[in-house]
Amino acid sequence: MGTVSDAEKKPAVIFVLGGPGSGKGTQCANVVEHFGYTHLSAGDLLRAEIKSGSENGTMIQNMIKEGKIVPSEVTIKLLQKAMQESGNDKFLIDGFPRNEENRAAFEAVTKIEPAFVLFFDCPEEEMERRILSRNQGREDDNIETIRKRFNVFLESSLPVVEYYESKGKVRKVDAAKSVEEVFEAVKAIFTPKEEKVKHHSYAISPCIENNLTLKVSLYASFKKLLQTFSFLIGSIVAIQLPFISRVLNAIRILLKGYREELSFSDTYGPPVTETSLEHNKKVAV
Ligand SMILES: Nc1ncnc2c1ncn2[C@@H]1O[C@H](COP(=O)(O)OP(=O)(O)OP(=O)(O)O)[C@@H](O)[C@H]1O
Ligand SMILES: O=c1ccn([C@@H]2O[C@H](COP(=O)(O)O)[C@@H](O)[C@H]2O)c(=O)[nH]1
Repeated sequence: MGTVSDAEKKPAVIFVLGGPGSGKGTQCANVVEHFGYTHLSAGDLLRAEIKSGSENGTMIQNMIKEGKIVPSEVTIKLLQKAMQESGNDKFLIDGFPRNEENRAAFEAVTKIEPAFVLFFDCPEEEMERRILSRNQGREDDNIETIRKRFNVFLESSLPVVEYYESKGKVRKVDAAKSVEEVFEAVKAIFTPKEEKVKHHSYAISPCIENNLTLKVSLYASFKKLLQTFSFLIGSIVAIQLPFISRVLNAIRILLKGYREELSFSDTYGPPVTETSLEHNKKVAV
């Protein structure tokens, strides 16, 4: 079996989908910061194309004003160019594919299937509230275009989510919560399973981790050694207790005898031996 060279390796792609104003761009920025992906917003690339004065500029501008979907080949070319220029090999493609035709064309042209689809699920009233207070000067952030965009999302974009759902590739997040809460849910999706078990979701650099592991295992070995040693001493003392008490008792008796002997000689002269008794008898006679 042949190996795949670096040049042939396909980049990892994650499609980020959700209604207008669901928070896709906000969360993509967080993922970039924490997980090293390159964020490609299809909408941003199209707006940059308008600004660049390209021949497609006017067509794109009109489509965006109406909340309509720009032809696949235009968007896919912009995405491919941005991927090549990035130098990265993992991408968050935000706001694309917007319909079945976008999806099929992207897969056919690039031969890339997404690793998964990150889907931001948010109620319409919340999305509307967020877009109306966004204040970024976007031509399509007005109530008339917002309604059109919502309809396009329901009719054309949701079927794409359903398609990937049928392939088990959708990771749905409740996007109605705060930015921080939504990111917690996003983080859990991007953190590999084994890391969640190992670190309970906080990241330690491998160097610090090795150092810590070494210290922890040294401490554990030392503790074990200490426990074994005190267990041994305890066992010896327990087993030898009768013997030790007999030795102590003997020492006590010896000392007692010696003390009595000392006090006897102090009061009555030299210790009484058989010879001295005999001597005394002789003296008395
Ligand atoms: N969880 C959140 N809670 C409250 N406000 C949010 C939340 N996430 C994003 N916002 C705000 O809502 C607005 C829309 O967010 P954002 O631009 O990230 O959405 P989007 O899905 O990328 O929108 P679009 O598809 O229209 O480009 C922004 O002003 C953003 O600051
Ligand atoms: O793949 C795409 C992405 C976007 N559009 C058009 O741009 C606007 C704005 O998109 P945002 O994702 O909200 O920035 C969208 O309403 C479409 O008109 C597109 O055609 N194809």
